[in-house]
Amino acid sequence: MSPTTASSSTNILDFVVHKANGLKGLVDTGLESIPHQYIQPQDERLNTSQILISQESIPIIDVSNWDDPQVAESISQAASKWGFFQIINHGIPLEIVDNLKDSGHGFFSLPNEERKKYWKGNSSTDTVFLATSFSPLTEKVLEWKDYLSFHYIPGDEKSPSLWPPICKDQVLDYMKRAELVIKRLLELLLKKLNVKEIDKEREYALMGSLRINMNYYPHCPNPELAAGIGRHSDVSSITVLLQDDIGGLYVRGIEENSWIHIPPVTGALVINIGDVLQIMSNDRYKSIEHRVIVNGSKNRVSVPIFVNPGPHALIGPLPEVLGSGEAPKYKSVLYSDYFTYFFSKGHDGKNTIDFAKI
Ligand SMILES: O=C(O)CCC(=O)C(=O)O
Ligand SMILES: [Fe+2]
Repeated sequence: MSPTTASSSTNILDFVVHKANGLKGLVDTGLESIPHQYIQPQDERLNTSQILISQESIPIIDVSNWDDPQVAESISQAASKWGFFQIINHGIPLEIVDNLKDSGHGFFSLPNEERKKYWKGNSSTDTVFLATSFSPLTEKVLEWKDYLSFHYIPGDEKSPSLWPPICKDQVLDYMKRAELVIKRLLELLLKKLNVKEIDKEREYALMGSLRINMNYYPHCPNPELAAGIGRHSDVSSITVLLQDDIGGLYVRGIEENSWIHIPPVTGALVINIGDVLQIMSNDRYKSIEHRVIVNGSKNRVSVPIFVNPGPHALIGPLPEVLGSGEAPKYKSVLYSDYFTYFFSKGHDGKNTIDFAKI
């Protein structure tokens, strides 16, 4: 398709979504300006000159000794104050992390026809699909992002044989290591909530379903008008994010209307608390809004692991937290209902967590 036909307004959705070229395919046609479907309303743009950028920064925590009580203390403090922190010396070798990022760039550099095989609906397995934006057929403004999403099932060797060969081993190598980090983090966070042990039922409610996405934010001709991801909180228990060295992730700060940049730190993982842990902790831990801006000249890759409850888990404030007679702020909800609600409403500024509020 020629650049002019791809850019004509009625054809954008058709070219990007129905023809499965993705935003990457659109950008590759040589866009000179952003199509109107991607232009955010003024009040949803992060204008760095209007918005106060906080001087305070999100903690970077060295976890080389997970058993050090100071590590648990720093993590639970950061989870309560910011909802976000970075960890370094987490034990996942830099080579595995770098290979994963490279394989993300590799996948999105494949010819359109190769990538299309994995488009949602075309993919030969439910455990991997390629998609764009958040909910492209229903949302008012599209997000400047494609993503390749994997459902990682520990021990399942069959599904990955149908994953894109260019990144399959890299995802598996990373996930095997990341699982240990996830368990450590959850153990520490839960211990500080007086939960002594994570038994099978709790494990299912905290990490019964693991999803790893490769987000791809192509360079954008008018980055100030677009959003890579609009402001949202994650519906996970925790999210473990690997980002490259480009930057663009902003987190809501404590002062009104302040947004704090999460600077890329080589080898670090960005951890954030999702809605599920905010609910379980009865608001001790915070699931904080965040957003992604895009770059005028560089293609950014980020790789979040959404550590989600299993679909049948009932999510509510933990008895250990309410032990001292504290009133619950949330009712118990079925995780699959929570998740469905999140996707039905889109990134529209409403908080998903209100769905469970008493
Ligand atoms: O790309 C990033 O830095 C953040 C991604 C994110 O917030 C998400 O995928 O939910
Ligand atoms: Fe997020």
